[in-house]
Amino acid sequence: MFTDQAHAQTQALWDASKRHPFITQLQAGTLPAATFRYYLIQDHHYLHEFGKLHDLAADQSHDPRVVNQLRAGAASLRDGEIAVRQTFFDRLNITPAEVAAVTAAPTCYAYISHIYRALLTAGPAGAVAGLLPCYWLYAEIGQALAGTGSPVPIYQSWIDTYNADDYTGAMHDQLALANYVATPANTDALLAIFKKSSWYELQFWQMALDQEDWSITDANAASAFSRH
Ligand SMILES: Cc1ncc(C[n+]2csc(CCO)c2C)c(N)n1
Repeated sequence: MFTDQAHAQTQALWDASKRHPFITQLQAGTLPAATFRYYLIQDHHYLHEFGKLHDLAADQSHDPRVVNQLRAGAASLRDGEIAVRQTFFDRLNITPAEVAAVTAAPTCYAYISHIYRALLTAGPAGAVAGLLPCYWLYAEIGQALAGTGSPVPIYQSWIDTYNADDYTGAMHDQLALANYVATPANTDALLAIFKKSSWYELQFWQMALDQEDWSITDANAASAFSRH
């Protein structure tokens, strides 16, 4: 099955996500509030594009099963994930003006762009493969963290989001859809797309720890010089 192959090939990347300092600090309660705030605002941009990508992929498919599931995914994302985030924003006093003033950071931008490219080059099946690690990895992380939880209430709420039954239900639907759209002809391309999304999931945590932005620092200016 496609999902068995995908899981086997991304084990090391997923393990690195599960052990990433962002996750271990979130669980221990030592993650700085500013880091979590930054993550939520970047994730807001990500989720907005994530929902749009479901609709764009549905627009390109002629298969009713694919169309219906992607449209349902876009709708439940609007009602679920994005709505949940609003309560987080309220609790942390993140205002719409603040969100609007921040653009997607390089890693967030690259991750989103990767999924757009997957849709362009491999069609709706490519988008499904590119979107899948997002559903699946977060379910695994939610499950792993649920055992001990976090002493910080808002971090515990974040964990609860991904360990909820309705959430794991959506994840299983997405796994089934990926296996449905995978064929012998497109499997290699879909695996490559899935792996890159898994890589970007790992980088997304690091982006938050670094509070990455588009400014030119001495470090990236120097490395740009040494390359050219
Ligand atoms: C970078 C990033 N990756 C994955 C998720 C998790 N996620 C986003 S949409 C969705 C499906 C519907 O809830 C899930 C699980 C996230 N929030 N941010």
